[in-house]
Amino acid sequence: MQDFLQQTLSGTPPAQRQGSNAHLHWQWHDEGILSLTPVNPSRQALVLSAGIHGNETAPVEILNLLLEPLLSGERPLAVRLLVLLGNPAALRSGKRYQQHDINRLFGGRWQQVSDVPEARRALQLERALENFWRECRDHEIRWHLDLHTAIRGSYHARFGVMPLNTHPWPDDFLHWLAAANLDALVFHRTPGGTFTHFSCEHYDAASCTLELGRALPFGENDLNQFSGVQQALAALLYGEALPAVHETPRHYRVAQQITRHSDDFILHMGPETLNFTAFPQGTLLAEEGDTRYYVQQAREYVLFPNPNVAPGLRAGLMLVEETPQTGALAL
Ligand SMILES: O=C(O)CCC(=O)N[C@@H](CCC(=O)O)C(=O)O
Ligand SMILES: [Zn+2]
Repeated sequence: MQDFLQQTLSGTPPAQRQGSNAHLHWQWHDEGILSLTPVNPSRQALVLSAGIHGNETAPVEILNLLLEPLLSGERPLAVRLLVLLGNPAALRSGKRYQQHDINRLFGGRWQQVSDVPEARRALQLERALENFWRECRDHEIRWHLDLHTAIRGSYHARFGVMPLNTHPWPDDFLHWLAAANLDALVFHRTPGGTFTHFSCEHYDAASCTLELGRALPFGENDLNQFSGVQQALAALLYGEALPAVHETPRHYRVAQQITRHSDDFILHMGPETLNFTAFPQGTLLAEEGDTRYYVQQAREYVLFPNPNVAPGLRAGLMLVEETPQTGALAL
């Protein structure tokens, strides 16, 4: 198999479901689920996923570009790797999802929605992760990077969203995120149904949702703005030196979540509001019946405002900025 993305989009499995070259053995497990095992032993296991949302194409293109020289045998593989294209049906239709946002369904939450395609896919992806992490139990370093793009423009074009983690984040992981030239890191404070939360909670993997620019159709992305991420991923995959850290990402933590419950929901932000726009204390952000969401801290920044989410889902996050802990992030 030469082109994992085209193979996945074609909706058919490759003629040969596994193969080898001088550096690795690859195996197609199912649609959009591919493992690559290096010939030389490795300390690190990595899950690299993209296309969890079908309209977020830049990361899918990046991932496929990085995979090509591995599959052709041109570059060595330095990590035990599982590559996932999260929602192939949604990628084919260019939509965020078909019937349900799959990134709210992990950790068994798929059982709470009726029998929709995303519920079946979430179960399939959970099983793929379970098998992979079981086989990689002995790997010292276990990471999951889930690549997305934001729907809106942002004051920070490249940022990472970290799931709740009951353990301190490993220094080498934070260092990699800084070397990937991310502008900011956002830290969740509560559990969620995201893919990265699932890996972190159930398999103790250091995980992060990377947000790379704005959602555009295939072929319309300017990948130059993500060269830092591409270089840092290449370093990880091919065992090369990481790019130097030029700037420490800013740190934010989630202060409150705005949730839409019904058709009465009103978000007091227009489509032009960028991610990380700051609002002063007391600003009315959203309302629904008797419920009102106000800025509670001196200054809060909005992330992912979206009045059109399905009832019960997150319509926005409000963040406060924090001073990054020193140590790992020292330049
Ligand atoms: O721009 C938006 O509104 C959403 C972009 C996106 O898909 N973000 C992820 C973040 C996941 C996380 O909180 O870790 C999502 O909403 O699933
Ligand atoms: Zn996404």
